[in-house]
This record gives sequence, structure tokens and C-alpha cells, in this order.
Amino acid sequence: MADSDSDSVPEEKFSLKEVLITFQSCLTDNQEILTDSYVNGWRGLVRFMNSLGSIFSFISKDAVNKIQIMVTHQNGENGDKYETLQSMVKYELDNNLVDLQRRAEHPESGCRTLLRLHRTLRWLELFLEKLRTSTEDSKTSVMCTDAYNDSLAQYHAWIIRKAATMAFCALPGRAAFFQTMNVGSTEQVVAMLVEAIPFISKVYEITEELYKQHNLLELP
Ligand SMILES: CCCCCCCCCCCCC/C=C/[C@@H](O)[C@H](COP(=O)(O)O)NC(=O)CCCCCCCCCCCCCCC
Repeated sequence: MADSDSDSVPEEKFSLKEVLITFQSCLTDNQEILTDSYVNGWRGLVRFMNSLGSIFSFISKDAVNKIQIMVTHQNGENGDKYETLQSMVKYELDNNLVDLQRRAEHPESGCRTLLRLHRTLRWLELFLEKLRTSTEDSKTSVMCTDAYNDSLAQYHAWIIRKAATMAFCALPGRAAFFQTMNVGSTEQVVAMLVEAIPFISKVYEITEELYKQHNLLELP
């Protein structure tokens, strides 16, 4: 059976609102984070990024690879241990499934893979916040680069930083960017951001605290 991303299925109208709202559904009542919704949020973000052009495909490839690693864990025989980020951390640490010093036997642990997405979530939070407070003459490439330099860039090698900042220059201007988001007028985009950013921040904070408690923030 063809899956829903199959070429034969016409692209339905895709709004970034649904994607950003996914991060709201990550949170359980007792403040745990559901891996499935988290990974789904990233799937939607990557889909949005792909719609911005092929210059972003090297970023998309890495993101898809990380999403796939998480899905493999979730579908594996211990998939139930990956239900929340909290249960994943516990399971992988209890069973020595995480390379703590250097990448060796477990180069694709859920913990280290998720950490890369978590660091990128900080970039997203900063970028969205800049978009929210931007004005008509603000440049998306500048907002994106500033957000990147204040977050993710410190973890990337020079060559990746160079490639990423070059790609950011190809971002459409603010008006076209908002249009691609497919949320409606500028006021509606801002209202959506006001609604979505707090959930993204919350998910980020909880994950940061979880990783900090277990000393996992520098996983190789
Ligand atoms: C809208 C423009 C999109 C900007 C995307 C910003 C993130 C820039 C990341 C550049 C990563 C370059 C590719 C390589 C990365 C890896 O080296 C590096 C380290 O991995 P390793 O330890 O396994 O080697 N990987 C990472 O840091 C993870 C990168 C994951 C990127 C996911 C990007 C999804 C972006 C979604 C954009 C949605 C924008 C929505 C705004 C309204």
C-alpha cells in the first residue's frame, strides 16, 4: 500500500500552524514529552523546509536521518521504552546504550540523536521569536542567521556553519516566507506564533532539564 507521502497523492494544503501546534501535543499531564509527537513535529518542519527549495536539502537529509534513527528505536523490540523522552533516557542509561565519552558502540543512541534535534529546537524557538517581533523590513536571512549563531552554530564545524549561513541567504523575504507558512495574514501568523512559541519553549526547557540532570548535554 502506498504511504501518505506517495507521489500519487495530491499535496494537501499544508499549514505550518498544525506543525507548530504538534509541539503542544508532546506534553503529557505529568510534564513528560511524547517521543512520537516530538518526532512528528520535526517531520512537519522538514516538510516545510523542503518547500523552501533544494538549497536546504543537505540540512533536510541530516534531519531525515535523525528522524529515521528515532523511528527505528520506536519500532524496535524495545519500542515501548521510547514512549517518552524520560523513559528513553532511563532505558538507554540503565542498559548502557549511550556512548558517553566518544562515539563507539552506540553511535546512534536515542539520547545523542535526540540531543541534536533538541539543540535545533532552541534555534527554532529563537527564530520564531524573531519572526514574531519582526517588522515589514526585517530580513528572514538575518533573523535566521542570528538565531543560528546564538544557538546551534557552536556545535557545528566551520564548514557546516559556512554552508548553513550560505543557505540562509536564499530564504525568501518576510512576506513570501509568511505566505509559504500558509497561516493567513501577517496578523494571523503573529497570533499563531504567540500561541505556539510557549509550547516549544516548554518542551525545550523540560528536555534541557532532563538532559542536564543526567549529564547528557555534551553527548558525542
Ligand atoms: C528555514 C530554514 C531552515 C534552517 C534550518 C536551521 C538549522 C540549521 C542546521 C544546519 C545543519 C546542517 C546539516 C548537518 C548537521 C550535522 O552535522 C549536525 C550534527 O549531527 P551529528 O552530530 O550526527 O554529526 N546535525 C544537527 O545539528 C541537526 C540538524 C537538524 C536540522 C533540522 C532542521 C529542520 C528545520 C526546520 C525548519 C522549519 C522552519 C520553520 C520556521 C517558521
